[in-house]
Amino acid sequence: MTNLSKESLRISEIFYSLQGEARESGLPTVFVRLTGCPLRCTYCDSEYAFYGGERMTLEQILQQVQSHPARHVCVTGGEPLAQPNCLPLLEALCDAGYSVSLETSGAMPVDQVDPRVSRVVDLKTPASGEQHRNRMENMQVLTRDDQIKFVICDRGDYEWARFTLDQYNLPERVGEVLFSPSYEQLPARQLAEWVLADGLPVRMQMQLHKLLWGDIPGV
Ligand SMILES: C[S@@+](CC[C@H](N)C(=O)[O-])C[C@H]1O[C@@H](n2cnc3c(N)ncnc32)[C@H](O)[C@@H]1O
Ligand SMILES: Nc1nc2[nH]cc(C(=O)O)c2c(=O)[nH]1
Ligand code: SF4
Ligand SMILES: [Mg+2]
Repeated sequence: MTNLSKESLRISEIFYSLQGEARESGLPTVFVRLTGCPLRCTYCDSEYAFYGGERMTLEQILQQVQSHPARHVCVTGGEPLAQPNCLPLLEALCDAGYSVSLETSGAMPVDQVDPRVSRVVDLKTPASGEQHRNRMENMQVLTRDDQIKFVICDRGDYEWARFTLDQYNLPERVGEVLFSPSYEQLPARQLAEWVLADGLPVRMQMQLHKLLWGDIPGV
């Protein structure tokens, strides 16, 4: 049994917003952003979470989450799984009755994550500069309640994503395969046209919070 008042994590921010990405896009959600990441994706929009933050106990995190009127919690970062206590945090959020999603680079094993959590695994593309960090073993443990994301920077990334879809049979394996344009790098319309031309079985998404509020922290 986890001691909620003893175990702690380093937290960059906890905020309430509309989910801007993945399956629950548009739903009121509390975000818990864990500090630190061992990767350095070229396009990362959360570099402010690489350092700093504040140590909080699981109990303090739960309290802050519960101060917002949401049923959904998204645990993100930085790379959340880089902190071992991310696992008991996810479990505690599920026990508290939340619908929980986890945004992860997939650079660490995802098999110990509470099965009630929807894992959103971002397969790092060639242009992210971090493709070599993908743990493709993770693909074997994903289920229909999990999601795969590709952040596409250019045509080369698109071709690679299309090939990888097929290679790992991803549309059958997981519940959602998401194609997201790298913000202000690849025009969303261009990605839409590529997906339509090939009739790919994927869901194109744009980061809703950036359409609403721009590229700023805390939204
Ligand atoms: C900031 S990361 C944190 C979680 C984890 N480190 C990861 O990379 O999945 C959350 C999501 O935002 C995406 N993201 C970061 N910068 C982006 C950008 N400029 N355009 C589109 N998506 C971006 C990441 O690829 C990832 O899917
Ligand atoms: N509104 C909003 N939705 C999000 N979905 C995933 C996010 C993330 O940074 O992981 C995120 C974020 O930063 N803001
Ligand atoms: S893994 Fe996620 S948090 Fe880390 S650099 Fe890449 S996008 Fe940013
Ligand atoms: Mg974000």
